[in-house]
Amino acid sequence: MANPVYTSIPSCSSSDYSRESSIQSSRPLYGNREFSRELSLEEALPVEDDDAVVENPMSPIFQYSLSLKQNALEIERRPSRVRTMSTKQAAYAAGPEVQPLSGKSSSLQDPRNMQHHAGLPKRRAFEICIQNLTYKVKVKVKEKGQKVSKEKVLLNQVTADARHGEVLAIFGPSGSGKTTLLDALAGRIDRRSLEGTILVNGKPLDNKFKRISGYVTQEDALFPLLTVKETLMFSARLRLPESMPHAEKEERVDLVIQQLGLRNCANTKIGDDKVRGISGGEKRRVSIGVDVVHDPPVLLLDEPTSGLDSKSALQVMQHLSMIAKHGRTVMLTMHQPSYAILELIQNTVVLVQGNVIYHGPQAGMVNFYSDMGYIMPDHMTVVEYILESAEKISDRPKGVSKLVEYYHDTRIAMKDEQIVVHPAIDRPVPYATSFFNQAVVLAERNMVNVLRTKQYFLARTAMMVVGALILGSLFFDAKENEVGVRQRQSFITFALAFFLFTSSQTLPLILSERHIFMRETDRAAYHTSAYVLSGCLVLLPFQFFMASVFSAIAYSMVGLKASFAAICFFLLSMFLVLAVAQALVTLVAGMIPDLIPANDLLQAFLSFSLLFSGFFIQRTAIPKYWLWMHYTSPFKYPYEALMYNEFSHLKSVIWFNNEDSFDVLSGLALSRVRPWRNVGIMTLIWFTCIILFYCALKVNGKLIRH
Ligand SMILES: Nc1ncnc2c1ncn2[C@@H]1O[C@H](COP(=O)(O)OP(=O)(O)OP(=O)(O)O)[C@@H](O)[C@H]1O
Repeated sequence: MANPVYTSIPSCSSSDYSRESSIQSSRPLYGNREFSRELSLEEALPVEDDDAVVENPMSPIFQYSLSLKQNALEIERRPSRVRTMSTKQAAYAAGPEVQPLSGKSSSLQDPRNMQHHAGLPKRRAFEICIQNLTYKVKVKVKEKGQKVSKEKVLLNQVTADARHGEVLAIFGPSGSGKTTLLDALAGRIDRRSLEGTILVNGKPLDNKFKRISGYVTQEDALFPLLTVKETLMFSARLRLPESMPHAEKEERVDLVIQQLGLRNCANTKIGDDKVRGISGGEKRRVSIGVDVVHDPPVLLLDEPTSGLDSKSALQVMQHLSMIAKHGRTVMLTMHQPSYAILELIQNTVVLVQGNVIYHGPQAGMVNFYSDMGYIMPDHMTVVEYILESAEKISDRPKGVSKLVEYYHDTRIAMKDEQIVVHPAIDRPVPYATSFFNQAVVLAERNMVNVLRTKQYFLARTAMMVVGALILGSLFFDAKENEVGVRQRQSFITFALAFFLFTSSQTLPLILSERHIFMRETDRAAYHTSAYVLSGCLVLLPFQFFMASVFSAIAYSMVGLKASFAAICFFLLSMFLVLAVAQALVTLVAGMIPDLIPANDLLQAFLSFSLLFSGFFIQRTAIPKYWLWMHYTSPFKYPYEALMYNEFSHLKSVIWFNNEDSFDVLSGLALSRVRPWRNVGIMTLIWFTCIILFYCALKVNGKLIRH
């Protein structure tokens, strides 16, 4: 009696999916098709006097409840469901081994033909069991003109499980908690904020899960200047074992490119609003590629097909289905799947306002509703129908709670058997590759990005040349007299300000990388320290180059001290100033993720640091309570060192029209400066900024909700 529209959907061949037959047996209880044509699902759910309706075997609610109970009984029968988790934990902890992904399409048809893909290790299969998962947040709401704190339940007693070899799709209207559920599984919600249990092969979810799972989020976070192939290749080099030969990694990347339909744009840059690149749909597929290239045994995807046309969406789903067929566990969220896509989904969860209103085989969904007597319109898939109905129901007072109540009634049998779970013990996350390999790959990626970032390389070099020419011509050939001393002092101070202030232009670039860093470290692609180290080291040659360009032009034009040692010292100091400036910008970006406040803070700090450098007001004249600003100013140390470098040989400059002589360093209270100590302090400031940046990323750079 199934709706003809759905007869084409094959019931799952697995014996687990015997739900269809079990549901058939309930039909004699309710066979009034005429009634069903008149009522939609949401119409059938009464708002008042529901208990009476439930007792009536002819009532749709009774049928709904009955179907859920049958579903629950079937869930109990399924070998890997909640009950068996408790008794077979040891067996699950071991987990069956499944085949590595093979590139040969023939192998997709018959698992026995699956070929071993050389470098990829055999994978353990993973099963995820979610039990009574509840997540609440505190929100501020306005009540009678006053702000009060209230609890909002984002997930309410969610119980579901995902098994290897299947695609589990989470459906639900917008805001129903799909992303929240995936975030909870991905370890992005602080475990202390979650009630209930998440078991992975019978063991509580812990840090290790980050390593074995890929999480494709709704937002694409990719480097715009890398090509599709480069993006996937860097991901492969970070996440596949180091022992795997480079050629095999390349082969694997080519396979992913082919399977995700990215061949035509493999060598096109990703792009962004400024750089023309691949389309939005292609970006979505690259994001998926980044997280599937290392073949994780568990794959979580938040709306992987959003923004894709129907052909691309089907292609992506076929790829995910193939991944699942090879024994991986695939969980995804989705809106409005087509008929063809529905056929690729085996298991489903339907969420409404954080509550599960259906969990079971996709094939059973059709019967679940048709057994209740509803005929779904021809133009709709069962999911569209359920979601549309659910949205209408949720608008009614107590609408959702009635659905949920009935659903929970069906789970009584399961509630009897509670699993005793010990708290997860978080151990250090295991990484696929060594720290050294991570640092090298990240440095290489940074290098490619810097070389392709015109504003960093070309524009910065041009700025150095123009800046040096302007300063050089303004203070050209400074003499060794009072005016010359003032010129040299002004040149040194302005050159420092120029170096420090212009470095803030890299702030948006660093901030734009932040999301990529968080996504990658969230899935344990590399150590934070490898990222910090590679980021700082890779820029040093560029900074040295910039300092050299500036010094080569300006030093000779102004006519600073003509000695090899003095020139080298000047160059070294200017290079260190650029390095410190960059480290400061990076630190601010690590502490404050928003561009405007980060930039404001940086500019304010630099302005006041310049004020306290000793140029505008000498140390001896600074009030004691402001001395700390003088000592923490990144301008102070290079300013003093460069002044000493320049004037140490000019013990007495002729002052006031040959009438007096003047010891410049004593006059400026700089005679006790030790230039090499200042160089040491600048290096220490650079190092401290890097360490603080690392700490800021450790504290702020985690995708954790509380
Ligand atoms: N920190 C928070 N504080 C308050 N409400 C929140 C918070 N985080 C999420 N929510 C709310 O929780 C609900 C579920 O959000 P979630 O992103 O999981 O929905 P979704 O089903 O994935 O939606 P969509 O399909 O639109 O992506 C939404 O109503 C959202 O506004």
